[in-house]
Amino acid sequence: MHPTTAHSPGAPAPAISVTDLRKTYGSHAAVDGLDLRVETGEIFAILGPNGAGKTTTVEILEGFRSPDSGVVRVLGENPANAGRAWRARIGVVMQDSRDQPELTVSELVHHYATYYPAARDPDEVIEAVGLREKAKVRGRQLSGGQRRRLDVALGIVGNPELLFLDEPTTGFDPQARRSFWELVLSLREGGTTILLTTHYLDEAAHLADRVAVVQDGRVVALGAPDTLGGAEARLPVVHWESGGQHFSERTAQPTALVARLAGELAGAGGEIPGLLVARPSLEDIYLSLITGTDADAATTEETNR
Ligand SMILES: Nc1ncnc2c1ncn2[C@@H]1O[C@H](COP(=O)(O)OP(=O)(O)OP(=O)(O)O)[C@@H](O)[C@H]1O
Repeated sequence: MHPTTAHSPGAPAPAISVTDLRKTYGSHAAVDGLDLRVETGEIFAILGPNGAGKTTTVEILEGFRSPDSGVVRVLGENPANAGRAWRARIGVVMQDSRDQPELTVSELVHHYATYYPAARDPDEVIEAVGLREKAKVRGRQLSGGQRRRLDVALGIVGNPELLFLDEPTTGFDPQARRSFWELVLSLREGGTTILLTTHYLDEAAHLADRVAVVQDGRVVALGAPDTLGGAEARLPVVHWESGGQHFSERTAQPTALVARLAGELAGAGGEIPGLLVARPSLEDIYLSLITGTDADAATTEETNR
């Protein structure tokens, strides 16, 4: 057992463990003391604003970039010097891949399958990503969303134990996104560990067992999507209007507050002006974490839409 993968004897080793990872470009610390642990079999999402260091981190985990310092273990090995056998156990869907545009979908997926010792049936993979009708179409003739599905097919055809999905559904229409989510969940059912980066908070809420919010190259929040930010951040917020002004209050007893407001403010029709009771979404909580503002502010916007 490797000394840096600290886990109790008998417990499954984590798929990924990262300790004090650092990567600097010039004088800019893109990754600045990042710690991460992804358990085998989970879907783990990394969220964070543009430039937070997500792609740099993921590329280090994939072995495509070398860190300045820190300890990284992916499927028990250091990606910086892991060999072909290790690479065959991981699948990668990068942002913006556009390789071999002259090959058809079917040719590309079949070709990629030959690289892997335990590849999935390429035709089943094409079906699973919803490209059966495009199997004979060349890569360069696909739409942006279809190309992205092809990228996903190429990432999973090797039947990886660990799959990296870097903003996988960018450019997908809502229906394609939903069917992609089903595909990702079925991969987890089959035992695949998935590390996902996304800017879609609903995607993280739907798919991820756990979420890390990365900012300025560090993890600033970590937890299940429905616990992120802590209990206080998840309390509902009651909004109302009085005398032409907007008011809001976060409370654990929204019913009692609404009853009090009804007594004080309700007009002849019994309605409280501008009443809205909103529970912060993952997006509200995420925004409050990375901007340092209260989730109230985020929900207030909703009332003004
Ligand atoms: N090759 C590079 N040379 C110099 N600076 C880089 C390089 N790659 C990334 N950076 C810088 O490092 C920081 C982190 O970039 P990174 O791509 O990891 O962010 P990200 O969180 O993935 O952002 P996004 O959400 O926009 O994809 C950014 O400030 C970026 O400009």
